[in-house]
Amino acid sequence: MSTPRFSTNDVTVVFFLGGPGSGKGTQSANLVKDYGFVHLSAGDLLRAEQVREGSQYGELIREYIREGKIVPMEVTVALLSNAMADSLATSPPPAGTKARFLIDGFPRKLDQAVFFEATVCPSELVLFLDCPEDVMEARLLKRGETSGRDDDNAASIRKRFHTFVETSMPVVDDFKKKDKVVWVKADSSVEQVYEEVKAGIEARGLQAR
Ligand SMILES: Nc1ncnc2c1ncn2[C@@H]1O[C@H](COP(=O)(O)OP(=O)(O)OP(=O)(O)O)[C@@H](O)[C@H]1O
Ligand SMILES: O=c1ccn([C@@H]2O[C@H](COP(=O)(O)O)[C@@H](O)[C@H]2O)c(=O)[nH]1
Repeated sequence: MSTPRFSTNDVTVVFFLGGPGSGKGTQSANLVKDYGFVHLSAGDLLRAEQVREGSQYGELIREYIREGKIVPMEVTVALLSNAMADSLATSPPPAGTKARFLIDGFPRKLDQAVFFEATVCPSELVLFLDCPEDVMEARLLKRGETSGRDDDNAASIRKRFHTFVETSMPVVDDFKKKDKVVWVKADSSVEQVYEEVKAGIEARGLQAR
């Protein structure tokens, strides 16, 4: 049995899950401002690695993202773990407080969850945005007009929804059985969703800082 790289005595990890376009990135910005989270998006880290000069994974990541598939977990977990270490080294939390990491769009597969918690850090809770597919699809198509993302098009969106239902929802269900999920309906306005997010996490003991 390996020891996690970071101790829950020093670090609080909140996983942030929800379908593509459910609003995770949008809500993360609020949570960073009010709760002192460091926001780490697994998708953003993969996109940065995809274009990093000399990366051995660039082509693989491009292909997986376009197809809406889950990149092999060793790649993503290493990126997240190193980003956490960099953040702790360069911007440590205020004295006497634990660092808070909001890990957006991860874990998307059960094996990722198990591997991350065993080798990097166990999670404190899971924030889940529940949004109907038709709402998410409309948001993503609109975002695709300006995002420049390879996967904000109708064909990739369909594949991402499929992966979400088949592969990522079982992760949410598993954490739900462990009573670790804050479940928020996400088809209302950004402000209304945030009110529910705040109420949900504060009920679990995470206060603004
Ligand atoms: N509550 C909301 N009401 C209307 N539009 C929203 C809402 N939340 C987010 N959006 C918009 O929907 C789009 C998708 O939101 P966002 O990027 O936050 O989703 P996401 O869950 O991070 O998506 P992905 O997983 O694909 O990166 C963005 O253009 C955002 O401005
Ligand atoms: O843990 C992860 C997270 C993401 N991916 C891939 O990236 C894209 C885009 O993710 P966003 O969260 O929407 O930015 C996703 O569809 C996957 O292909 C991954 O493989 N593993």
